[in-house]
Amino acid sequence: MVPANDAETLILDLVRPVEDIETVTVEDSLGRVLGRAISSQLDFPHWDNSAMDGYAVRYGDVATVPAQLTVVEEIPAGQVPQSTLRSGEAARIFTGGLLPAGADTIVIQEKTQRDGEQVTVLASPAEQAFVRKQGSFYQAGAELLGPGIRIGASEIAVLAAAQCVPVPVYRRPRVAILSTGDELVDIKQSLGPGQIVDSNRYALAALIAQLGAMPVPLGIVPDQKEATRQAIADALTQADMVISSGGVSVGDYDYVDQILAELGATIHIRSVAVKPGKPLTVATFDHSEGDHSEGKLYFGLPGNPVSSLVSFWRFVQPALRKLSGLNTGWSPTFVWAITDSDLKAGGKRETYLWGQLVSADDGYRFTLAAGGHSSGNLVNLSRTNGLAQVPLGETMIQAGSLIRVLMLDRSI
Ligand SMILES: Nc1nc2c(c(=O)[nH]1)N[C@H]1C(S)=C(S)[C@@H](COP(=O)(O)OP(=O)(O)OC[C@H]3O[C@@H](n4cnc5c(N)ncnc54)[C@H](O)[C@@H]3O)O[C@H]1N2
Ligand code: MOO
Ligand SMILES: [Mg+2]
Repeated sequence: MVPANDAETLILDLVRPVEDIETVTVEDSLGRVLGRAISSQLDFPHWDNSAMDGYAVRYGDVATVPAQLTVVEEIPAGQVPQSTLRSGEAARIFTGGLLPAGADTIVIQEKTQRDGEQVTVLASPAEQAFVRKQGSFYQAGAELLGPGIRIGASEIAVLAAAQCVPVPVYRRPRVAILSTGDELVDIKQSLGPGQIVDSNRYALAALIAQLGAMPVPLGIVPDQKEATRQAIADALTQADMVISSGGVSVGDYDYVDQILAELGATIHIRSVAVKPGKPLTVATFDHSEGDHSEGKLYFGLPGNPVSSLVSFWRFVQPALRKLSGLNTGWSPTFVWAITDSDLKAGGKRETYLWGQLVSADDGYRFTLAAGGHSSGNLVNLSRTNGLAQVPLGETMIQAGSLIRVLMLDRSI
Protein backbone atom coordinates (compact mmCIF):
# COMPACT_ATOMS: atom_id res chain seq x y z
CA MET A 1 0.00 0.00 0.00
CA VAL A 2 1.51 3.27 -1.14
CA PRO A 3 1.08 6.17 1.35
CA ALA A 4 -1.32 8.81 0.02
CA ASN A 5 1.17 11.66 -0.41
CA ASP A 6 3.68 9.44 -2.20
CA ALA A 7 0.92 8.18 -4.48
CA GLU A 8 -0.13 11.74 -5.32
CA THR A 9 3.44 12.74 -6.17
CA LEU A 10 3.95 9.64 -8.28
CA ILE A 11 0.68 10.20 -10.15
CA LEU A 12 1.41 13.87 -10.85
CA ASP A 13 4.77 12.85 -12.32
CA LEU A 14 3.00 10.57 -14.78
CA VAL A 15 0.70 13.26 -16.18
CA ARG A 16 1.48 14.74 -19.60
CA PRO A 17 -0.68 17.89 -19.88
CA VAL A 18 -2.70 18.53 -23.04
CA GLU A 19 -0.92 20.89 -25.40
CA ASP A 20 -3.49 21.54 -28.13
CA ILE A 21 -4.95 25.00 -28.13
CA GLU A 22 -8.33 26.10 -29.43
CA THR A 23 -9.95 29.49 -29.39
CA VAL A 24 -13.23 30.50 -27.79
CA THR A 25 -15.15 33.72 -27.23
CA VAL A 26 -14.55 35.62 -24.02
CA GLU A 27 -17.98 34.50 -22.76
CA ASP A 28 -17.15 30.86 -23.43
CA SER A 29 -13.75 31.08 -21.76
CA LEU A 30 -15.23 30.85 -18.25
CA GLY A 31 -13.69 27.87 -16.47
CA ARG A 32 -11.26 27.14 -19.30
CA VAL A 33 -7.47 27.07 -18.91
CA LEU A 34 -5.63 29.87 -20.68
CA GLY A 35 -3.32 28.43 -23.33
CA ARG A 36 -0.97 31.33 -24.07
CA ALA A 37 0.38 34.41 -22.36
CA ILE A 38 -1.81 37.44 -22.99
CA SER A 39 -0.57 40.98 -23.31
CA SER A 40 -2.34 44.17 -24.32
CA GLN A 41 -1.23 46.92 -26.67
CA LEU A 42 -2.90 49.38 -24.32
CA ASP A 43 -1.69 50.92 -21.10
CA PHE A 44 -4.04 50.52 -18.12
CA PRO A 45 -5.44 53.08 -17.43
CA HIS A 46 -5.41 54.06 -21.09
CA TRP A 47 -4.97 57.73 -20.13
CA ASP A 48 -4.78 59.96 -17.08
CA ASN A 49 -8.29 60.15 -15.65
CA SER A 50 -10.17 61.12 -12.54
CA ALA A 51 -11.03 58.59 -9.82
CA MET A 52 -13.68 60.89 -8.32
CA ASP A 53 -16.39 63.39 -9.10
CA GLY A 54 -14.99 66.87 -8.46
CA TYR A 55 -12.61 69.35 -10.02
CA ALA A 56 -9.38 68.95 -11.95
CA VAL A 57 -6.88 71.56 -10.76
CA ARG A 58 -3.22 72.50 -10.79
CA TYR A 59 -1.83 71.48 -7.42
CA GLY A 60 0.10 74.72 -7.09
CA ASP A 61 -3.24 76.59 -7.07
CA VAL A 62 -4.68 74.68 -4.14
CA ALA A 63 -1.62 74.06 -1.96
CA THR A 64 -2.97 76.77 0.34
CA VAL A 65 -6.70 77.07 0.98
CA PRO A 66 -9.25 78.44 0.64
CA ALA A 67 -8.46 78.91 -3.05
CA GLN A 68 -10.88 80.36 -5.57
CA LEU A 69 -10.70 79.08 -9.15
CA THR A 70 -12.65 79.74 -12.33
CA VAL A 71 -14.41 76.74 -13.82
CA VAL A 72 -13.55 76.77 -17.54
CA GLU A 73 -14.87 73.42 -18.71
CA GLU A 74 -16.98 70.38 -17.82
CA ILE A 75 -15.56 66.92 -18.56
CA PRO A 76 -17.95 63.98 -18.20
CA ALA A 77 -16.51 60.48 -18.74
CA GLY A 78 -16.03 59.75 -22.43
CA GLN A 79 -15.47 63.37 -23.52
CA VAL A 80 -12.22 64.85 -24.69
CA PRO A 81 -11.18 68.01 -22.79
CA GLN A 82 -11.05 71.10 -25.01
CA SER A 83 -8.83 73.40 -22.97
CA THR A 84 -5.47 73.41 -21.28
CA LEU A 85 -5.84 74.41 -17.65
CA ARG A 86 -3.99 77.57 -16.73
CA SER A 87 -3.16 78.85 -13.27
CA GLY A 88 -6.32 79.96 -11.46
CA GLU A 89 -8.55 77.63 -13.49
CA ALA A 90 -10.38 74.41 -12.70
CA ALA A 91 -12.36 71.94 -14.80
CA ARG A 92 -15.50 70.28 -13.49
CA ILE A 93 -14.74 66.55 -13.88
CA PHE A 94 -16.51 63.26 -13.21
CA THR A 95 -15.22 59.80 -12.37
CA GLY A 96 -13.51 58.32 -15.41
CA GLY A 97 -13.24 61.72 -17.12
CA LEU A 98 -10.02 62.49 -19.00
CA LEU A 99 -7.66 64.77 -17.13
CA PRO A 100 -7.23 68.03 -19.07
CA ALA A 101 -3.73 69.15 -20.02
CA GLY A 102 -2.26 71.35 -17.31
CA ALA A 103 -4.18 69.63 -14.47
CA ASP A 104 -2.38 67.27 -12.11
CA THR A 105 -4.72 66.86 -9.12
CA ILE A 106 -8.40 66.17 -8.40
CA VAL A 107 -10.31 67.87 -5.60
CA ILE A 108 -13.42 65.91 -4.64
CA GLN A 109 -16.58 67.97 -4.82
CA GLU A 110 -17.32 67.47 -1.11
CA LYS A 111 -14.30 69.70 -0.36
CA THR A 112 -15.49 72.57 -2.53
CA GLN A 113 -18.12 75.26 -2.68
CA ARG A 114 -19.53 76.21 -6.06
CA ASP A 115 -20.85 79.64 -6.95
CA GLY A 116 -21.64 80.11 -10.64
CA GLU A 117 -18.41 80.02 -12.63
CA GLN A 118 -16.34 80.09 -9.46
CA VAL A 119 -15.37 77.20 -7.21
CA THR A 120 -13.72 77.56 -3.82
CA VAL A 121 -11.47 74.72 -2.72
CA LEU A 122 -11.86 74.40 1.05
CA ALA A 123 -9.29 71.70 1.89
CA SER A 124 -5.93 71.16 0.26
CA PRO A 125 -5.62 67.76 -1.42
CA ALA A 126 -2.42 65.73 -1.71
CA GLU A 127 -0.50 66.40 -4.90
CA GLN A 128 -1.86 64.15 -7.71
CA ALA A 129 -4.76 63.07 -5.47
CA PHE A 130 -7.38 60.89 -7.21
CA VAL A 131 -5.57 60.90 -10.54
CA ARG A 132 -5.43 57.49 -12.19
CA LYS A 133 -2.22 57.85 -14.16
CA GLN A 134 -1.92 56.32 -17.60
CA GLY A 135 -0.04 53.01 -17.37
CA SER A 136 0.04 53.00 -13.57
CA PHE A 137 -1.71 49.59 -13.38
CA TYR A 138 -0.12 47.98 -16.43
CA GLN A 139 2.14 49.01 -19.28
CA ALA A 140 1.43 48.03 -22.87
CA GLY A 141 3.24 44.92 -24.07
CA ALA A 142 4.00 43.39 -20.67
CA GLU A 143 2.45 40.02 -19.79
CA LEU A 144 -1.06 40.51 -18.50
CA LEU A 145 -2.07 36.88 -17.85
CA GLY A 146 0.14 33.82 -18.02
CA PRO A 147 -0.77 30.45 -19.57
CA GLY A 148 -1.99 27.68 -17.30
CA ILE A 149 -4.46 29.70 -15.23
CA ARG A 150 -8.14 28.89 -14.80
CA ILE A 151 -10.26 31.67 -16.28
CA GLY A 152 -12.75 33.08 -13.79
CA ALA A 153 -14.77 36.27 -13.67
CA SER A 154 -11.80 38.51 -12.85
CA GLU A 155 -9.70 37.06 -15.69
CA ILE A 156 -12.67 37.52 -18.04
CA ALA A 157 -12.80 41.21 -17.06
CA VAL A 158 -9.10 41.53 -17.92
CA LEU A 159 -9.44 39.64 -21.22
CA ALA A 160 -12.39 41.83 -22.23
CA ALA A 161 -10.65 45.07 -21.24
CA ALA A 162 -7.60 44.00 -23.26
CA GLN A 163 -9.87 43.19 -26.22
CA CYS A 164 -8.50 39.68 -26.29
CA VAL A 165 -10.76 38.05 -28.89
CA PRO A 166 -10.79 35.15 -29.38
CA VAL A 167 -9.25 33.62 -26.25
CA PRO A 168 -6.66 30.82 -26.69
CA VAL A 169 -7.43 27.97 -24.29
CA TYR A 170 -6.24 24.40 -23.93
CA ARG A 171 -8.73 21.95 -25.32
CA ARG A 172 -10.67 20.15 -22.63
CA PRO A 173 -9.22 16.72 -21.84
CA ARG A 174 -11.55 13.84 -22.67
CA VAL A 175 -11.93 11.37 -19.83
CA ALA A 176 -13.46 7.98 -20.57
CA ILE A 177 -15.52 6.33 -17.85
CA LEU A 178 -15.98 2.57 -17.69
CA SER A 179 -18.21 0.90 -15.10
CA THR A 180 -17.23 -2.70 -14.55
CA GLY A 181 -19.60 -5.16 -12.95
CA ASP A 182 -22.10 -7.87 -13.94
CA GLU A 183 -24.47 -6.57 -11.27
CA LEU A 184 -24.72 -3.08 -12.77
CA VAL A 185 -27.76 -1.85 -14.64
CA ASP A 186 -28.55 1.30 -16.48
CA ILE A 187 -30.40 4.10 -14.69
CA LYS A 188 -33.71 3.40 -16.44
CA GLN A 189 -33.67 -0.36 -16.10
CA SER A 190 -35.70 -2.04 -13.34
CA LEU A 191 -33.57 -3.92 -10.84
CA GLY A 192 -33.51 -7.70 -10.60
CA PRO A 193 -32.17 -9.50 -7.51
CA GLY A 194 -28.52 -8.64 -6.87
CA GLN A 195 -28.52 -5.77 -9.32
CA ILE A 196 -27.55 -2.19 -8.61
CA VAL A 197 -27.71 1.02 -10.65
CA ASP A 198 -24.42 2.14 -12.16
CA SER A 199 -24.31 5.32 -10.08
CA ASN A 200 -20.53 5.70 -10.29
CA ARG A 201 -20.75 6.64 -13.96
CA TYR A 202 -22.90 9.65 -13.16
CA ALA A 203 -20.96 10.76 -10.11
CA LEU A 204 -17.62 10.48 -11.89
CA ALA A 205 -18.96 12.27 -14.98
CA ALA A 206 -20.18 15.09 -12.73
CA LEU A 207 -16.77 15.42 -11.07
CA ILE A 208 -14.99 15.40 -14.43
CA ALA A 209 -17.31 18.07 -15.82
CA GLN A 210 -16.93 20.14 -12.66
CA LEU A 211 -13.19 20.23 -13.28
CA GLY A 212 -13.73 21.55 -16.80
CA ALA A 213 -12.92 18.29 -18.59
CA MET A 214 -15.17 16.28 -20.92
CA PRO A 215 -16.62 13.08 -19.51
CA VAL A 216 -16.97 10.30 -22.07
CA PRO A 217 -19.17 7.64 -20.41
CA LEU A 218 -18.67 4.35 -22.19
CA GLY A 219 -21.17 2.30 -20.26
CA ILE A 220 -21.18 -0.91 -18.31
CA VAL A 221 -18.51 -3.55 -18.86
CA PRO A 222 -19.38 -7.10 -17.79
CA ASP A 223 -16.94 -8.96 -15.54
CA GLN A 224 -15.38 -10.88 -18.43
CA LYS A 225 -11.81 -10.69 -19.60
CA GLU A 226 -12.51 -10.22 -23.27
CA ALA A 227 -15.17 -7.56 -22.68
CA THR A 228 -12.82 -5.75 -20.29
CA ARG A 229 -9.98 -5.89 -22.82
CA GLN A 230 -12.19 -4.55 -25.60
CA ALA A 231 -13.60 -1.78 -23.42
CA ILE A 232 -10.22 -0.56 -22.20
CA ALA A 233 -8.67 -0.69 -25.69
CA ASP A 234 -11.64 1.20 -27.10
CA ALA A 235 -11.57 3.79 -24.29
CA LEU A 236 -7.91 4.51 -25.03
CA THR A 237 -8.78 5.44 -28.60
CA GLN A 238 -11.39 7.93 -27.46
CA ALA A 239 -9.91 9.73 -24.49
CA ASP A 240 -6.85 11.36 -22.97
CA MET A 241 -7.37 9.58 -19.67
CA VAL A 242 -9.39 6.51 -18.73
CA ILE A 243 -11.16 5.90 -15.44
CA SER A 244 -12.85 2.64 -14.58
CA SER A 245 -14.64 1.74 -11.40
CA GLY A 246 -14.76 -1.72 -9.90
CA GLY A 247 -12.82 -4.85 -10.61
CA VAL A 248 -9.55 -3.79 -8.98
CA SER A 249 -9.63 -5.78 -5.76
CA VAL A 250 -8.66 -9.40 -5.20
CA GLY A 251 -11.90 -11.14 -6.25
CA ASP A 252 -11.99 -13.82 -8.93
CA TYR A 253 -13.85 -11.48 -11.25
CA ASP A 254 -11.63 -8.43 -10.70
CA TYR A 255 -9.89 -8.38 -14.09
CA VAL A 256 -8.77 -4.81 -14.55
CA ASP A 257 -5.11 -5.16 -13.50
CA GLN A 258 -4.62 -8.37 -15.42
CA ILE A 259 -6.04 -6.91 -18.62
CA LEU A 260 -4.03 -3.71 -18.24
CA ALA A 261 -0.86 -5.79 -17.99
CA GLU A 262 -1.86 -7.85 -21.03
CA LEU A 263 -2.48 -4.64 -22.97
CA GLY A 264 1.11 -3.59 -22.23
CA ALA A 265 0.43 -1.02 -19.53
CA THR A 266 2.91 -0.26 -16.81
CA ILE A 267 1.16 -0.55 -13.46
CA HIS A 268 2.60 2.01 -11.05
CA ILE A 269 0.22 1.62 -8.12
CA ARG A 270 -2.08 -1.24 -7.07
CA SER A 271 -3.21 -0.07 -3.68
CA VAL A 272 -2.90 2.97 -1.45
CA ALA A 273 -2.97 3.34 2.32
CA VAL A 274 -6.26 5.21 2.20
CA LYS A 275 -9.66 4.34 3.62
CA PRO A 276 -11.99 4.23 1.85
CA GLY A 277 -10.29 3.51 -1.43
CA LYS A 278 -7.51 1.02 -0.77
CA PRO A 279 -7.60 -0.72 -4.15
CA LEU A 280 -6.41 1.87 -6.65
CA THR A 281 -4.76 0.98 -9.90
CA VAL A 282 -2.69 3.59 -11.65
CA ALA A 283 -1.18 2.65 -14.98
CA THR A 284 0.28 4.24 -18.08
CA PHE A 285 0.51 3.04 -21.61
CA ASP A 286 3.92 4.43 -22.49
CA HIS A 287 5.18 1.17 -23.90
CA SER A 288 2.14 -0.07 -25.74
CA GLU A 289 1.98 -0.36 -29.50
CA GLY A 290 -0.65 1.68 -31.30
CA ASP A 291 -0.69 5.47 -31.43
CA HIS A 292 -3.77 5.98 -29.31
CA SER A 293 -2.51 4.85 -25.97
CA GLU A 294 0.90 6.53 -25.89
CA GLY A 295 1.49 8.12 -22.48
CA LYS A 296 -2.12 7.90 -21.41
CA LEU A 297 -2.98 7.56 -17.76
CA TYR A 298 -5.38 4.91 -16.49
CA PHE A 299 -7.12 4.99 -13.10
CA GLY A 300 -8.79 1.83 -11.88
CA LEU A 301 -10.92 3.12 -9.03
CA PRO A 302 -12.57 0.83 -6.49
CA GLY A 303 -16.20 0.02 -7.22
CA ASN A 304 -17.69 0.95 -3.86
CA PRO A 305 -19.47 4.22 -4.51
CA VAL A 306 -17.86 6.19 -1.69
CA SER A 307 -14.42 4.69 -2.32
CA SER A 308 -14.52 5.65 -5.98
CA LEU A 309 -15.40 9.25 -5.14
CA VAL A 310 -12.82 9.56 -2.37
CA SER A 311 -10.17 8.14 -4.74
CA PHE A 312 -11.24 10.66 -7.34
CA TRP A 313 -11.04 13.62 -4.96
CA ARG A 314 -7.73 12.55 -3.51
CA PHE A 315 -5.89 11.27 -6.62
CA VAL A 316 -7.72 11.78 -9.92
CA GLN A 317 -8.57 15.42 -9.30
CA PRO A 318 -4.92 16.58 -9.08
CA ALA A 319 -4.02 14.53 -12.16
CA LEU A 320 -6.93 15.96 -14.13
CA ARG A 321 -6.06 19.50 -13.14
CA LYS A 322 -2.51 18.97 -14.37
CA LEU A 323 -3.73 17.22 -17.53
CA SER A 324 -5.98 20.24 -18.25
CA GLY A 325 -2.93 22.49 -18.49
CA LEU A 326 -3.18 24.20 -15.10
CA ASN A 327 0.29 25.04 -13.93
CA THR A 328 -0.40 25.25 -10.18
CA GLY A 329 -2.99 24.28 -7.59
CA TRP A 330 -3.25 20.62 -8.54
CA SER A 331 -3.51 19.21 -5.03
CA PRO A 332 -6.76 19.10 -3.10
CA THR A 333 -7.33 22.00 -0.73
CA PHE A 334 -6.99 21.08 2.93
CA VAL A 335 -8.08 23.42 5.69
CA TRP A 336 -7.69 23.18 9.44
CA ALA A 337 -10.93 22.77 11.35
CA ILE A 338 -12.08 21.94 14.85
CA THR A 339 -14.02 18.70 14.84
CA ASP A 340 -17.13 18.65 16.97
CA SER A 341 -17.37 14.87 16.70
CA ASP A 342 -14.96 12.13 17.78
CA LEU A 343 -13.22 10.69 14.70
CA LYS A 344 -12.37 6.98 14.77
CA ALA A 345 -10.14 5.07 12.39
CA GLY A 346 -8.39 1.71 12.07
CA GLY A 347 -4.91 3.24 12.12
CA LYS A 348 -3.55 1.21 9.20
CA ARG A 349 -4.66 3.61 6.45
CA GLU A 350 -5.03 7.37 6.18
CA THR A 351 -8.77 7.60 6.80
CA TYR A 352 -11.25 10.04 5.37
CA LEU A 353 -14.55 10.67 7.15
CA TRP A 354 -17.13 12.78 5.42
CA GLY A 355 -19.17 15.57 6.90
CA GLN A 356 -20.07 19.24 6.92
CA LEU A 357 -17.45 21.92 7.04
CA VAL A 358 -18.76 25.31 8.11
CA SER A 359 -16.96 28.57 8.50
CA ALA A 360 -17.32 29.95 12.05
CA ASP A 361 -15.97 33.11 13.73
CA ASP A 362 -12.87 31.28 14.94
CA GLY A 363 -12.20 29.30 11.72
CA TYR A 364 -13.72 26.13 10.33
CA ARG A 365 -15.78 23.56 12.21
CA PHE A 366 -16.33 19.99 11.07
CA THR A 367 -19.36 17.84 11.85
CA LEU A 368 -19.28 14.17 10.94
CA ALA A 369 -22.15 13.02 8.69
CA ALA A 370 -24.66 10.99 10.65
CA GLY A 371 -25.11 7.30 9.80
CA GLY A 372 -22.70 4.57 8.86
CA HIS A 373 -19.37 5.52 7.30
CA SER A 374 -19.31 2.53 5.04
CA SER A 375 -17.75 2.76 1.61
CA GLY A 376 -21.04 1.51 0.21
CA ASN A 377 -23.16 4.19 1.91
CA LEU A 378 -23.51 6.85 -0.73
CA VAL A 379 -26.66 8.15 0.95
CA ASN A 380 -25.01 10.01 3.81
CA LEU A 381 -22.25 11.30 1.54
CA SER A 382 -24.77 13.64 -0.01
CA ARG A 383 -24.85 17.19 1.35
CA THR A 384 -21.34 16.85 2.74
CA ASN A 385 -18.57 19.20 1.72
CA GLY A 386 -15.49 17.98 3.52
CA LEU A 387 -13.42 14.86 4.19
CA ALA A 388 -11.81 14.87 7.63
CA GLN A 389 -8.40 13.24 7.54
CA VAL A 390 -7.34 10.87 10.29
CA PRO A 391 -3.60 10.36 9.72
CA LEU A 392 -1.98 6.98 9.32
CA GLY A 393 -1.31 5.42 12.72
CA GLU A 394 -4.05 7.31 14.57
CA THR A 395 -7.14 5.52 15.82
CA MET A 396 -9.00 8.32 17.58
CA ILE A 397 -9.21 12.08 17.33
CA GLN A 398 -11.30 13.61 20.09
CA ALA A 399 -14.02 16.18 19.58
CA GLY A 400 -12.56 19.66 20.04
CA SER A 401 -9.26 18.78 18.31
CA LEU A 402 -7.84 20.55 15.31
CA ILE A 403 -7.90 18.38 12.19
CA ARG A 404 -7.18 18.67 8.48
CA VAL A 405 -10.20 18.56 6.19
CA LEU A 406 -10.13 18.10 2.44
CA MET A 407 -12.56 20.61 0.99
CA LEU A 408 -14.98 19.31 -1.59
CA ASP A 409 -15.91 21.70 -4.35
CA ARG A 410 -19.64 22.33 -4.11
CA SER A 411 -19.49 25.37 -6.34
CA ILE A 412 -21.82 23.87 -8.94
N1 LIG B 1 -10.77 -10.22 0.27
C1 LIG B 1 -10.78 -8.91 0.07
N2 LIG B 1 -11.88 -8.38 -0.44
C2 LIG B 1 -11.94 -7.05 -0.64
C3 LIG B 1 -10.85 -6.23 -0.30
C4 LIG B 1 -9.68 -6.84 0.22
O1 LIG B 1 -8.67 -6.20 0.52
N3 LIG B 1 -9.70 -8.20 0.37
N4 LIG B 1 -10.96 -4.91 -0.46
C5 LIG B 1 -12.31 -4.37 -0.32
C6 LIG B 1 -12.30 -2.97 -0.58
S1 LIG B 1 -11.57 -2.03 0.60
C7 LIG B 1 -12.93 -2.43 -1.66
S2 LIG B 1 -12.97 -0.72 -1.82
C8 LIG B 1 -13.57 -3.24 -2.66
C9 LIG B 1 -13.21 -2.75 -4.07
O2 LIG B 1 -13.53 -3.70 -4.97
P1 LIG B 1 -13.50 -3.55 -6.53
O3 LIG B 1 -12.87 -2.30 -6.92
O4 LIG B 1 -13.00 -4.80 -7.08
O5 LIG B 1 -15.03 -3.33 -6.90
P2 LIG B 1 -16.12 -4.40 -7.16
O6 LIG B 1 -15.81 -5.63 -6.39
O7 LIG B 1 -16.33 -4.52 -8.59
O8 LIG B 1 -17.37 -3.66 -6.50
C10 LIG B 1 -17.39 -3.29 -5.16
C11 LIG B 1 -18.78 -2.81 -4.75
O9 LIG B 1 -19.10 -1.63 -5.45
C12 LIG B 1 -20.32 -1.77 -6.19
N5 LIG B 1 -20.16 -1.09 -7.48
C13 LIG B 1 -19.25 -1.40 -8.42
N6 LIG B 1 -19.37 -0.59 -9.48
C14 LIG B 1 -20.38 0.25 -9.20
C15 LIG B 1 -21.00 1.30 -9.94
N7 LIG B 1 -20.56 1.62 -11.16
N8 LIG B 1 -22.00 1.98 -9.37
C16 LIG B 1 -22.44 1.64 -8.13
N9 LIG B 1 -21.88 0.64 -7.38
C17 LIG B 1 -20.90 -0.05 -7.92
C18 LIG B 1 -20.43 -3.24 -6.37
O10 LIG B 1 -21.73 -3.62 -6.61
C19 LIG B 1 -19.85 -3.79 -5.10
O11 LIG B 1 -20.80 -3.78 -4.07
O12 LIG B 1 -13.23 -4.59 -2.54
C20 LIG B 1 -13.31 -5.08 -1.20
N10 LIG B 1 -13.07 -6.48 -1.19
O1 MOO C 1 -10.82 0.66 0.31
MO1 MOO C 1 -12.46 0.11 0.58
O2 MOO C 1 -12.78 1.54 -0.16
O3 MOO C 1 -12.20 0.57 2.31
O4 MOO C 1 -14.16 -0.02 0.97
MG1 LIG D 1 -14.18 -6.73 -6.48
